[in-house]
Amino acid sequence: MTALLETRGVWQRFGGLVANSDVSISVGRGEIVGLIGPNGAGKSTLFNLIAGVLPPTQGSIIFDGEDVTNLPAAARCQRGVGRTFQVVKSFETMTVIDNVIVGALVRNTVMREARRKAHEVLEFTGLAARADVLASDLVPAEKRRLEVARALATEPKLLLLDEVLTGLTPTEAQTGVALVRKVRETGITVLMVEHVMEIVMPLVDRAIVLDLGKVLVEGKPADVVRDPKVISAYLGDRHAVGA
Ligand SMILES: Nc1ncnc2c1ncn2[C@@H]1O[C@H](COP(=O)(O)OP(=O)(O)OP(=O)(O)O)[C@@H](O)[C@H]1O
Repeated sequence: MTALLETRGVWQRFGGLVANSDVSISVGRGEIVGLIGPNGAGKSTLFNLIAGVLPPTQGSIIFDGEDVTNLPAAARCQRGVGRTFQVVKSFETMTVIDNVIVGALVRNTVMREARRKAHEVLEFTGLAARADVLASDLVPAEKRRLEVARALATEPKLLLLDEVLTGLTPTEAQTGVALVRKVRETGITVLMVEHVMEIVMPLVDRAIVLDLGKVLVEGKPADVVRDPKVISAYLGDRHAVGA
């Protein structure tokens, strides 16, 4: 089966700093893939390149069989790349339903249809009872859920989740895990950045570890967490494995 997403030899430089260095990854249709790695490894930068927020300094990005490297974020969203942001971007002075309508308008230019879609997504994400509340009045776990809801309202083929399970109580995190599984059951492919290994590893089919901007290891979660290179990267002790 062809991959839904591929990055081919992608580099991102910010002046002298190399945030992504020759990163080639692929995500198969229907997979849940975890993108992990220590702080500053280049995970969010790679998300920005995939979503089209930034053009890569070098390399290409193939989505759904098309080279989208030079397409801006809005065009990629139209093609089916949905994303959440690590810093919650919800419009705090708008209601929950209006935030989700913003996402739904990507595909439904008729307001009535966009509203219908937004209600459907709020039911799906368990936020229906909060539809008319201001986004600023949501608790942190609900704000993350709203991020997911708005991304789902764009009807993505690929959903990029940036730390949506981080900073939650164990119960909230398990509710989030259940939502990600439910998303995959609808046929949406998921690529997620997470820090909390014990939550994310049982959820993903495959894990890709970035360190110092490069792909360090990829494979089955159970193998990845035991890999000495990964342990050393998290300990900041890269010399121990000659990396
Ligand atoms: N717009 C930018 N301008 C300059 N440097 C940047 C920019 N964005 C990211 N960086 C740098 O690129 C490197 C990778 O950052 P990035 O946010 O991608 O890492 P990350 O793995 O997502 O980290 P974290 O887990 O802490 O969120 C860091 O050194 C960061 O300071």
